[in-house]
Amino acid sequence: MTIAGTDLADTPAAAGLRAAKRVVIKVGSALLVDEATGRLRDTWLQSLADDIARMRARGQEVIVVSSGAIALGRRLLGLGQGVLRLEEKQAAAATGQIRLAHAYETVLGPHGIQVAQVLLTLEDSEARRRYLNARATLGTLLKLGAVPVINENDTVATAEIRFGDNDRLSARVAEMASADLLLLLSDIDGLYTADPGVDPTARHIPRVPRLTPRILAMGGGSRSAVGTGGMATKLAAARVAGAAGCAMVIALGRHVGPISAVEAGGRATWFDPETTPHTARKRWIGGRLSPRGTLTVDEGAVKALARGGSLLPAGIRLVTGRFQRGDAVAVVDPAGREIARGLAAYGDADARAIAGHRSAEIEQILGFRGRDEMIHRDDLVFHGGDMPATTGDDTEEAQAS
Ligand SMILES: Nc1ncnc2c1ncn2[C@@H]1O[C@H](COP(=O)(O)OP(=O)(O)O)[C@@H](O)[C@H]1O
Ligand SMILES: N[C@@H](CCC(=O)OP(=O)(O)O)C(=O)O
Repeated sequence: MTIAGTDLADTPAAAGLRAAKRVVIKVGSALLVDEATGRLRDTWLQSLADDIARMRARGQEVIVVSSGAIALGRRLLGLGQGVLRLEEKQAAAATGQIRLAHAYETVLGPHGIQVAQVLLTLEDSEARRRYLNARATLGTLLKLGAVPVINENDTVATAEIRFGDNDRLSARVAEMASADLLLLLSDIDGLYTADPGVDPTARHIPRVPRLTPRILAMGGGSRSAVGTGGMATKLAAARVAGAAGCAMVIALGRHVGPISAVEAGGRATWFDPETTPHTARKRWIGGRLSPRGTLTVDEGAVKALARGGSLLPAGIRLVTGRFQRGDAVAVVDPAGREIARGLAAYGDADARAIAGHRSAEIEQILGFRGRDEMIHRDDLVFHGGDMPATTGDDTEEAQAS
């Protein structure tokens, strides 16, 4: 099969999907829930689980961001087809979410895959400390072989629940998890020059190397009854994902075996990332966050950091400032020069207590089992004295609770 003479299996989306190490898959309500009956589309969900199991078997890590709680819950609560008030949506979400999580467990369990439910709000992805906790939990779940199934925590949402929010949430999750691919399974096979339902001359766009204003202007709303985010929220997601070094694909999710269909070359739109997840994260740590404290380290630690290692408590001589776990701190060499920045794994009081001690002593000193490192190498930017300028854009600081 070919599209315009190209081998379908060599489409950017097919190749990107096969090559990705950590993939976030966003599933819209319209795919999971039958619009007419309000029931789960079981056969389709089963086929998605088979696809996920295949990805896992070839070594890929998978996170699912799934909508569908409100669409399922409204039928269970007998709320009918009309427009719901916010409290009714929240009640529907609370009811439908159990069904949704259970459905994923039912289809992934037989593949030997544990499902973990994670409910997040968009604020969780923006306030830095909660962001770091969520990031650590997701990392641990993936390491333990589970598939996190994430939805927005609709019952605590203070703003109106907007369909399409999960497009944005999935991009935040991709950023949080340093994923290299975000796959949006949609009711359409990608981005068109205009909404094809409105403009029959609209043309499909297979690849978006850069999000230009012209591309961003193409995103219209949605005409579906259950999923109403439309293309605008997907392009907003592409922007967040791209800046985090994550490529994005919009593909038709209706096929039975929706991921196999993309890999077989099914039509989709591929969005190139702006950078790599690693570089994006280092840039974020090094340039955006103002340090709340300093850790003065010995020569041995300076050498370890220069080699790309983590900062262990044993190499810390002095701790200054007031900071909590997850705050940015500056690392200073014995001559007083800032050589690195990173996110502290302990608050300042604990840091003072364990400074100069071996990691094996941490549990005895603090009374709990924490991380071995004061700053893990993934959370550290070494700049050897060449301090990067802060941009002054410090929104996370302001929002951190
Ligand atoms: N430029 C565009 N290209 C493609 N689809 C568009 C465009 N502008 C608006 N749309 C609409 O966006 C819809 C996809 O979003 P949505 O209905 O929220 O689906 P889902 O949440 O299932 O992904 C399409 O069906 C189409 O009606
Ligand atoms: N959190 C809501 C869905 C929000 C949402 O973005 O829905 P959709 O546009 O179908 O992806 C729910 O589970 O019903």
